[in-house]
Amino acid sequence: MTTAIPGAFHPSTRLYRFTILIFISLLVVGSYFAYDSIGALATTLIKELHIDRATIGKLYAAYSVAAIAIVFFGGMLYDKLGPRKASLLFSCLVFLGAVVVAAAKTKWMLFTGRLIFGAGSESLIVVQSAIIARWFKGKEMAMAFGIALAISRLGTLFAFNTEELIADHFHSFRTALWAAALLCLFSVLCNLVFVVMDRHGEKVLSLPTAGAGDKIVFSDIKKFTSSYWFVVLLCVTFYSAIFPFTDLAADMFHDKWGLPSVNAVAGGFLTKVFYNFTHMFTTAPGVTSIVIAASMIFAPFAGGLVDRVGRRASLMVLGSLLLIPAHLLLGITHWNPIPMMVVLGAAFVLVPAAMWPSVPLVVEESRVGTAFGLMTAIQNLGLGLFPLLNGWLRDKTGTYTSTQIMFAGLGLLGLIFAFLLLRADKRHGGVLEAGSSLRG
Ligand SMILES: C[C@H](NC(=O)[C@@H](N)CCCCN)C(=O)O
Repeated sequence: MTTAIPGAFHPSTRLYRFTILIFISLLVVGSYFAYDSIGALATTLIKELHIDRATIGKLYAAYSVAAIAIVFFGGMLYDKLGPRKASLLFSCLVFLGAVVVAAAKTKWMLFTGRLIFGAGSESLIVVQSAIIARWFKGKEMAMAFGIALAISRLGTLFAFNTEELIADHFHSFRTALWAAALLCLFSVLCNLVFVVMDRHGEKVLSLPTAGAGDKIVFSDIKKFTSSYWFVVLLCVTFYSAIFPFTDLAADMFHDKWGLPSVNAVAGGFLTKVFYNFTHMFTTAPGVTSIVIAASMIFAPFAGGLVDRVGRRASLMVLGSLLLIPAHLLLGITHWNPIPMMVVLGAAFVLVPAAMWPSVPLVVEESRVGTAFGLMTAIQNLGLGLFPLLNGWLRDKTGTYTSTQIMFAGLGLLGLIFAFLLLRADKRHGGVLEAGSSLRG
């Protein structure tokens, strides 16, 4: 009798798992790009559409309203439909939403597009997290989350460094919005590759099949521990101090530091893109993207570190702490903003790299989809409310000082929740603080 040796690209190999990871990361690149197109183009949209900052905030709020309505069911739908059907459904919705935004002739169509886009995009991110847990639980899970974060955020990085440029080069902000829709189509194609690989892996490895009888049970929520709830509270305060800030940060750097939206340079479109990327510290959207660039560089390393040493709750304490001085200094001084943006980028690595992989560790496996869905829905309460407050406060006061103090306050709240999480985790056996060597 001969024993078959698995080939180099067998679904049980690291190569297969990490190839799947690349495609599930690319799955959301389009939606990350389209999400921040609005913030990247804020200065142009305000001028061309004659809208105020509060309206920019409302476009982000529309995304979150739809997300809150559907994301919880997105997590549950994942449990019901399984990874392949759920990811296809949501990535098509993302594409549709981005097309409606790009084609919008009226303000209402713009809002409708953001609603459709939000319903698909946040559910897709929930599905992405659950797929990572499906393929990496008990293996290199935090590193996988870190790599996925880094690749997904490429979308944001490109949005901030190319959208104004596309609008400027083609003399139309609409072309920039169509570029976002095109990238969402690319993500649908990456989804198809994931579907083929996941179906094959499921057969060979006997992974649980789609929706293997999972029921939608609201009372399951009562079974989540206090550790889970502190992770959720930290998630909402932490992300409310990051995304709603970046939504209008390009406008703030333009407004307060006088940075231009693009670097004018002679040459073709690609020359302009290259020049602006390599001089990102000199444009308003480029400086905004420093938070993202710094986080992308360190995310996979931070994930690997979390896998080895654990200390998830402690890293969340540290990350939350960094937000406070960075936001305050941006608000009350005219100092060079770049160091503060790098510090925000460090926080934007530490907390997400420790936080998202903590969820499968504090809830039962059968409830992972629901747990991610619930957390994302609650997170979106903040992602909907704070862009509105940010825009409204700026319109009312004429400066970004008060909004920066508000973001520092959110950092402080997050710090308190991170300490409470550390304490709750000790009571629950220290699963979040343990590294791989301790958990075996
Ligand atoms: C993984 C995490 N994503 C989220 O928090 C999303 N719910 C919101 C993403 C908004 C689009 N960029 C992250 O990006 O850290």
